[in-house]
Amino acid sequence: MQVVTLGPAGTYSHRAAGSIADDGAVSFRESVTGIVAAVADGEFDRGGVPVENSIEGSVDESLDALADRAVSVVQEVVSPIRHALLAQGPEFSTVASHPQALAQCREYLAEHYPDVSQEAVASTARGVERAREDPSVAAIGHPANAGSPGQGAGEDGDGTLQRIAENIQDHDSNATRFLVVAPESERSEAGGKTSIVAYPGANYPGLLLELLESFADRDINLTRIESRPSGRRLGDYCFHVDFEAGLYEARAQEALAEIEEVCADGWVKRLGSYDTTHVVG
Ligand SMILES: O=C(O)C(=O)C[C@]1(C(=O)O)C=C[C@@H](O)C=C1
Repeated sequence: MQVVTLGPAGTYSHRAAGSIADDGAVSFRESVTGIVAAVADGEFDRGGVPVENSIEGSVDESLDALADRAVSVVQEVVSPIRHALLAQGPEFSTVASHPQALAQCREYLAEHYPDVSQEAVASTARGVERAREDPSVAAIGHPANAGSPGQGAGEDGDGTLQRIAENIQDHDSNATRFLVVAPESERSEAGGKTSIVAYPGANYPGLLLELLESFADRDINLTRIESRPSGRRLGDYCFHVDFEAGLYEARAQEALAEIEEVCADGWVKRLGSYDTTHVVG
């Protein structure tokens, strides 16, 4: 199984994707759009993308890529995220990391490093590279990145970067949800959860209520609903909905038939049904 995720080596996505790769071998792209596109284009069997964090919320780029490309979702991976502050020494003037990681440590940085500037980079591991290259830069990332270059997701390191502080996320329960993306042809109806994207292509009072009632009337629990701009015009939205039922279930099929009627002027994309795994580490 060829798996692609957010790189370089040592990202949280790498750790999550490693759990689905047969031999732990994972390839990298520098954007989640690039990962979803690589799976849609048949370059890889599976892609791992972050979609949601318990502190910072949605990874919008992932949601948009899932709506736009011909892919399915075949698994979700939930992982605790425990950030470390990594640097060559205790003195630095910049902290570099993925915007999600910087945001998840917002209170810690404001309290301990109010005068240090923040630099958003493509991934936590890219921030670690910056810190290895430049002693004035610290990184926020997984503590195992204190190892030597290329050892990112492996064992604890050789002291190239010091762990200046650990567990610096603003809430102990910090966790990120990753989705495992597959070619559209591998979409499954089996699983305890389902993700869809609904684009009504219309706008009238009670439209969203109609969508939600399709689930409520059948006792289907929603775990998430997120609106994203369609990109067509201001005020025009797609709805990303996750719910606790498999597409194989009659109640899910009935709800979706009703939603397809509500979205007759738009479209409904069934990303697929899947189960959840938890990856610690
Ligand atoms: O930069 C990384 O290490 C990633 O895997 C990306 C990402 C994200 O986009 O949310 C994944 C988990 C953490 O929430 C922080 C960053």
